[in-house]
Amino acid sequence: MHRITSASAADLFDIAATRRIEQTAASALPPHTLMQRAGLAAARLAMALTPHARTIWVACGPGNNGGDGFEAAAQLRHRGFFPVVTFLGDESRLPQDAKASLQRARDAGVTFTSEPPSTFELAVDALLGIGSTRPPSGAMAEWLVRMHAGAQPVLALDVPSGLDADTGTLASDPDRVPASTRTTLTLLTLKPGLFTAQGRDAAGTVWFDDLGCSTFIQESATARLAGPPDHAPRTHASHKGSYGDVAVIGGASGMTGAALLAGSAALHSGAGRVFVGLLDPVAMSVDTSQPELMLRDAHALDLSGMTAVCGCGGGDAVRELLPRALSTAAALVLDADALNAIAADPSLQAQLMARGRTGAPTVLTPHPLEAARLLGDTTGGVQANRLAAARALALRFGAVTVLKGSGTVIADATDAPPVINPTGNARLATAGTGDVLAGMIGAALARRRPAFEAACEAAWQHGHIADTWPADAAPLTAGALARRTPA
Ligand SMILES: NC(=O)C1=CN([C@@H]2O[C@H](COP(=O)(O)OP(=O)(O)OC[C@H]3O[C@@H](n4cnc5c(N)ncnc54)[C@H](OP(=O)(O)O)[C@@H]3O)[C@@H](O)[C@H]2O)[C@@H](O)CC1
Ligand SMILES: [K+]
Repeated sequence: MHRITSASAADLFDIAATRRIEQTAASALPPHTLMQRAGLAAARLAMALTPHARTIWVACGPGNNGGDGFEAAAQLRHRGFFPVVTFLGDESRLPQDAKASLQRARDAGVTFTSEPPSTFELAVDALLGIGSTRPPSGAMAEWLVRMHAGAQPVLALDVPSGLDADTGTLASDPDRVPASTRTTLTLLTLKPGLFTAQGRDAAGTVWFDDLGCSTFIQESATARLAGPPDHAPRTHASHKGSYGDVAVIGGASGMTGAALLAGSAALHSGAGRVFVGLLDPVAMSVDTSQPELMLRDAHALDLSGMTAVCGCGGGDAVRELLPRALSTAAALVLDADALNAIAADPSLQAQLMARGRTGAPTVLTPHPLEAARLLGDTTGGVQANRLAAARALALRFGAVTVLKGSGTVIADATDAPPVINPTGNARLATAGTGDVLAGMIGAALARRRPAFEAACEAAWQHGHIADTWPADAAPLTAGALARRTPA
């Protein structure tokens, strides 16, 4: 059992793959082994979370997730703890393993009640796991509200009940902000839904126990959790040409800052030279706070041989420059207004697809609304399956796609599994941080990192800066994020 952090890459498996792995493992092991291992792991984590708990409420549902709860309760009782089990299901319809664990809990002297205890130091959510088929309702919904209403810790087994383990969508009210401190112990496999959409908030801190079954995994991963980038040392005999040129195209009237932020991020991410091609005809010619940035009229920049970062604060004006950027830029990041222009213009879409067929490195960085416009979908449709949406965009346009949001998803048009970025937090929910990400990807492309790796590495780094921002420093601003320096 170990805690999942942003420091290690990991394979993720969807529900269908997890079921296949479970079948293989179960047929190779003595009966009931998986549930006993699951319950023991849960009990160990429960004891570590609340070593002095007097009452541990274990809420068990009608399937094998409930079985994990019974087993955990039995193990806790054997160790001198006082679990109180509430069971919501029909005993005669319990799966065989869960039935065996229910008996083991009874034999261990666990207390069973029909109502949750009035006070508890820890709640164990064993109501629904990967077999969840509809939103919790009735008593189950009430119990979930009750367990999350206070500040007590909640330990969810396998997945928080009601969370779709494939997509990270939560069946219950997404706007409800629970007071509880959340931990999830996921079993056998790591599931993508824990790390994107509503999954990160719902799951809290994720622990993983493979139940000793990693050797049974013959499946390809459904997705991957990104790990930290390797730090490639710079050779002594390198020069600014070794790290490439970035040209930011954006900054229409009133939005110069967005382009400057992207330029600053590219600069501080190590690009050799950074040009900022501004679309505002009366824009300044030098940024005295960042004199390294070479400010130009966007129309005057020759993009061949350069990595263009196009769209940051681009307004409607960026549209005019897109055909040239699409056809001439050596590598290209399309962000914000560039994406909106492409979504509104079939001829630009055709040009983007044509660029994709040439294999020229291209990265799209939509947030969910921009992705919805590109796909002709709604934001809700995109968020309902972020992995699928990112992949659909990558396939349609032949471009690496970075679907931003909680658990940013990076997909390409190959058979490679999409990547979920594990870093980042709500500090990034402030204007300009997307421009900074675009600039960081641009810098990685300029030093000739392949587009998929460039996107994964920049996304990881971007979130990591926010994750390691000192708690006592001033709030994170996009400018400070670009410079990587707390004010
Ligand atoms: N596979 C593994 O890797 C391993 C599995 N293990 C554990 O088993 C879990 C999977 O067990 P599972 O398949 O029995 O599904 P589970 O989540 O208990 O729910 C199914 C039951 O819930 C019901 N139901 C559904 N939605 C409902 C709702 N809203 N409200 C009310 N009822 C609802 C559904 O009924 P139905 O939809 O048929 O009406 C069915 O009765 C897995 O997550 C892990 O914890 C580990 O022990 C070992 C390794
Ligand atoms: K659960």
